[in-house]
Amino acid sequence: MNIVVIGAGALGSYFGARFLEGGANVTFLVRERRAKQIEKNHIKLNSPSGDYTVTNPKIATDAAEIETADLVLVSVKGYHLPGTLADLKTLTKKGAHVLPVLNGIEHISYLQDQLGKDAVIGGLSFIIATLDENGHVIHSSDFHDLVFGQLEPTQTTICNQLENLCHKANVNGINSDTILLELWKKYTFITAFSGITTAANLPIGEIRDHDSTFRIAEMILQEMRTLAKAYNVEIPGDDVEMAKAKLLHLPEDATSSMHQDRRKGLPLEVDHLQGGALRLSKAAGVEMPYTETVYGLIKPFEKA
Ligand SMILES: NC(=O)C1=CN([C@@H]2O[C@H](COP(=O)(O)OP(=O)(O)OC[C@H]3O[C@@H](n4cnc5c(N)ncnc54)[C@H](OP(=O)(O)O)[C@@H]3O)[C@@H](O)[C@H]2O)C=CC1
Ligand SMILES: CC(C)(CO)C(=O)C(=O)O
Repeated sequence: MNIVVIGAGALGSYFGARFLEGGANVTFLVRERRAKQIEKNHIKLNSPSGDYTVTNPKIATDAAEIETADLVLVSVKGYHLPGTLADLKTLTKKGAHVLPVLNGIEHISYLQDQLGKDAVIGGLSFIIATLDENGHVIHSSDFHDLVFGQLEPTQTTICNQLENLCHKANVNGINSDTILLELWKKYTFITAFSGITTAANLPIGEIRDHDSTFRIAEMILQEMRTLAKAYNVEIPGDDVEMAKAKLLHLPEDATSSMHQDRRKGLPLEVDHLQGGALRLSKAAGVEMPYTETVYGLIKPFEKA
């Protein structure tokens, strides 16, 4: 399978390297700075699932250099997505499908509008990963799930091909037939988890120590469920309870990637995640007072 990874950061490098390990032909489509870093330091995974180094990965800095692609894994941050469009258009014109693994939901319809509905597969990931100062991946969770699934009936073959690749690669790949629901469930969880940890500037353990603080996360979960319903996606009550149970049982020092970015002074996906929920709520006439308050609290930290 010919795979292009656009956004060879933590997620893109991780899954790209795992696909290579599983036998795929992988090209990393990167910008100049990252190209130089990879040329010097290679792509290296430090992972509880097994370390892995790719010494001479295929790199491109322009999609025009890439002859064929079956699938493009899009793993940039939400605020960088518009900057990938020209490359994505070039690759989809050559027949590639696009699999975004960003957190959030608005990017799905954005990409469908820009690239056509048949091109965009639904995707998300559960993993905790970051890049160190050498650009090497530090994978710190014992999970590395890649959930994907067809949003259009024309995408069955490509999803089955990806499922087969995941069986060979060291990745927990899940070909879901309810990918839109899975996207909304992840969006619900991450809006609450990233919102409360970033706003309080605390890991989940200390948030749990204060009922009134934890309650804000619970209320965001409920608001997101109501929002999903307004967009015809019914998240079962049990799934919201499971999201709450996850927040209750995560290790004391666990925190969101947005909160980690706040600690490092990096830009945050506030507009993409909480901002996106508020835009959708306004359009649907749904009130989200807890989400709106948390959005206001984290907005000042959005820019690096
Ligand atoms: N990290 C995690 O544990 C998890 C992250 N996510 C989600 O996954 C998405 C990606 O996150 P993450 O991997 O952490 O992000 P990173 O910041 O680690 O990586 C993003 C990469 O995208 C690159 N990039 C940006 N614009 C372009 C472009 N036009 N062309 C090529 N490359 C580009 C950046 O490169 P450059 O160096 O050039 O700026 C950077 O290396 C986010 O939506 C995040 O919320 C979801 C689950 C877990
Ligand atoms: C919750 C987690 C770690 C799951 O992958 C995540 O998506 C994030 O923090 O951005």
